[in-house]
Amino acid sequence: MDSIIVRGNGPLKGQIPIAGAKNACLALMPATLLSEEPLTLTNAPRLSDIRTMTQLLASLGAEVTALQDGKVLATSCHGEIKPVADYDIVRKMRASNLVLGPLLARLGHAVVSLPGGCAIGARPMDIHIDALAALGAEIELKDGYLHANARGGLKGAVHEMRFASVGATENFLMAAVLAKGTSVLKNAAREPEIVDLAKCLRAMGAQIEGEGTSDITIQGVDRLHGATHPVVTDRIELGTYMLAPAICGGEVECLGGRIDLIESFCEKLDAAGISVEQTHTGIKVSRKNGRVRAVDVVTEPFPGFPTDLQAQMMALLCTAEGTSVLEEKIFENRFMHAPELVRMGAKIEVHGGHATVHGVDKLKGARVMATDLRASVSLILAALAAEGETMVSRVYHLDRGYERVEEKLSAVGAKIERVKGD
Ligand SMILES: CC(=O)N[C@H]1[C@@H](OP(=O)(O)OP(=O)(O)OC[C@H]2O[C@@H](n3ccc(=O)[nH]c3=O)[C@H](O)[C@@H]2O)O[C@H](CO)[C@@H](O)[C@@H]1O
Ligand SMILES: C=C(OP(=O)(O)O)C(=O)O
Repeated sequence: MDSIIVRGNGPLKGQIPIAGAKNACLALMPATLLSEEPLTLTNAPRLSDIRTMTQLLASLGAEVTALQDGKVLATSCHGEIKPVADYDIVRKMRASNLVLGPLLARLGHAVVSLPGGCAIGARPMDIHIDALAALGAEIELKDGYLHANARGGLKGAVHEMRFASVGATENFLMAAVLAKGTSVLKNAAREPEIVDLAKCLRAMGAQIEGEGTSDITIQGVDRLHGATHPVVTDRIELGTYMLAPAICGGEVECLGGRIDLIESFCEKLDAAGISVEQTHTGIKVSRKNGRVRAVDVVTEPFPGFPTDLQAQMMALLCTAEGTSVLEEKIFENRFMHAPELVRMGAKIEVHGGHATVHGVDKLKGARVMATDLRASVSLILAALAAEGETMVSRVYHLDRGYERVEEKLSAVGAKIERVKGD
């Protein structure tokens, strides 16, 4: 297993290009199951999760070819489609559940392994099941697999979700585009990745209105055609790299960054005393001398502060002046980075969904272990300004969501290297 070694150093300077969004691409790729014609995705990120989705789609009979060094994904699904998403692939990545809606829409049936929980929480599928059942699917659990059937075809319906689940909104959208009649999803998720999926489906001939709001209306059509779609910028990778100069000092421009993708996050950086400026080419972040100020953070569905940036924000607040409270409202177990940060000298107390961070002057390098994707990168961020050397092990989590992290950070002056393991 690879590890990453970081030697804390001074201010960072330069530019970091931001990739296309993992979480958008993982929803866009299964959309290929909805049409016999090719779907081409440009600005794709080069990540292990994308390779896992490629494997899953191939196991279902779709073809995914990575072009231009992986930045373009040419997908097509014109042959026989297999309806079974196997446990061995689904267990690797929860987003595998995003084939359920498209398989049901195209074939009228699907058998998809239940993904199970993961390190950050239980993550059940009840909201997905209720949403697809509203469109007429009968879904039962047998031998760890969800067996979904809509033999007479899916029918448009009005459905309100009990919580604005991102994945359930994506599955509902991809099922409803080929259902008979009109569907309305109420309390839909509003994340930029949902907007991106709706844009792509519309380019494929779907009729969708209201994405980005809580009510999405879909008029079902008989078939979808091919399209080319650019994947939206990764707002989580963006926020992560914006925190690097915020933690170390200096000035970094995140190329392709847009403030409208992460406004609530930018407001917190501003409150902490970090300068954030939209430029023609991206977002410029700078921090002058002196400590950042403590701020309180509550994670919420978009447009609230993203849970996927909570761990990284905690890394910043470890050395803030004063005490910050972070409340995690999306996942029940998403503070595993806290004890690792404590190994680096941070003062953090976790009580249920709250973490209280008492800012210290400086963190110190240590051996730490990555427990999940965002936890991994929070440890790297903390290490950038810590005294001495930090070794982050189990970085396979990191490779799920960050491409070439060592190269991107080295390019702005960080001392970071990957050590290859078995
Ligand atoms: C691949 C992808 O896009 N992943 C993102 C997506 O995950 P994902 O789509 O899994 O997140 P959801 O919005 O569905 O989940 C949010 C909360 O709802 C709960 N829930 C969800 C579905 C369900 O049927 N029942 C249920 O109880 C979950 O356990 C969790 O506590 O949105 C999350 C919330 O912004 C992000 O952290 C993930 O990075
Ligand atoms: C939690 C995340 O991803 P996933 O939903 O794929 O586990 C994430 O991207 O931070």
